Amino acid sequence: MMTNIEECDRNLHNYLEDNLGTNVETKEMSARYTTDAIVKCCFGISANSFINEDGFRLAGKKMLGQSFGRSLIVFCYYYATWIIKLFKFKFIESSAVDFVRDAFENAYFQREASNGKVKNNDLIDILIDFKKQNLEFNGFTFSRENLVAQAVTFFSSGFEAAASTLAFTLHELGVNEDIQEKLRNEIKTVVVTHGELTFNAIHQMKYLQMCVNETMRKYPGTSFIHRECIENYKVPGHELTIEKGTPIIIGLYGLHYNMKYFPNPEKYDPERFNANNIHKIINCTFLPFGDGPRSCVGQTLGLLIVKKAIIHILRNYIIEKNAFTTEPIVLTPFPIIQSKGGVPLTFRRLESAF
Ligand code: HEM
Repeated sequence: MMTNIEECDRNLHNYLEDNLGTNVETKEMSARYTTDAIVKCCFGISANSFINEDGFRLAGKKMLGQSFGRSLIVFCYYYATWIIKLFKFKFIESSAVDFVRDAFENAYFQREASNGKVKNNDLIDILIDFKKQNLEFNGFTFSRENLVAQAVTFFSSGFEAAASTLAFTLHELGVNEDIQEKLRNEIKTVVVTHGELTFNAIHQMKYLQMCVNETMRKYPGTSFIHRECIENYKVPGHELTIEKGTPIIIGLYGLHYNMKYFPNPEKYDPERFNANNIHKIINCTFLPFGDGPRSCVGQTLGLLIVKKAIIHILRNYIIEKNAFTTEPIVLTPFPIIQSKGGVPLTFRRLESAF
């Protein structure tokens, strides 16, 4: 995985070198980086989104458009499915699905035809291995449609949440110089100690994890998660019984900004997650990846991608706010949490890059 992401670091580096000292729309930059990283790590394909704005980047944009019409469709999917059935609305635009389907199928069948000679340690390798072993998971079969559905789900669920975590972290580092400097120092110490940037070295960067956690608290990748009640449940201490079959919406934004759980919630404070404080966080009040059997399957990969980009940037560049940066950021919470004016920042070369 580390090698797969290294190619994406190079693309990011070239992009920043071309845009030094200018106003960089950091959310778009982050989305291109996470698109490249997920497509490489899952399908073994180089998407090159910094150069090729069509392809996977365009498919991603189409999948997660923020128009009024799109918000209405997402709303209906959760709260008024009868409208979806009546008008036959599609959750994801067909042309975007078709693009990902073709790219995935090409990569999958080429890999399968190589009879194990080509390996990329990615989702395709895993699916081919499972298919060979004739494994079955709760009735899941390895039909063409099922495989494509997995590919589309991984791509669409992954790149946007990772991109917003990355962009909002860069914003907070840009507006909090002290936190940026502290994090850069930690990265330097660990890199010097380990000699190279390995998975283990990244794991040693505790302050980095604290910063990313605080970003995911303040800007959760999704505003809510949803479940369905599977048996009648009497809420302890209340008269209320939630009946079997009731749809449940759990608002992450509401939990993460509840002063009872996170005092002074508007403040970006990574110390909430330091070794002394992290154990004080009440179970299920911090849910950046959801919880239980339906929680995020891409958690480890998502964190690795986000951390790898932050490390690369802090080793080479200084992040600065500019005339377009707004603090605090104004958020649009539905259907996904986004910054209204994007995430404008400026990057300058670090004199003593390391
Ligand atoms: C920092 C990055 C990420 C964040 C914050 C994030 C967050 C989430 C959240 C909140 C959910 C809903 C969980 C629930 O309902 O309990 C979810 C689901 C999911 N995520 Fe992620 N995610 C990230 C990265 C990724 C990546 C990189 C991938 C794949 C490459 C991915 C794949 C998925 C999939 C497939 C689901 C659906 C799971 C299911 O419905 O069973 N995620 N993610």
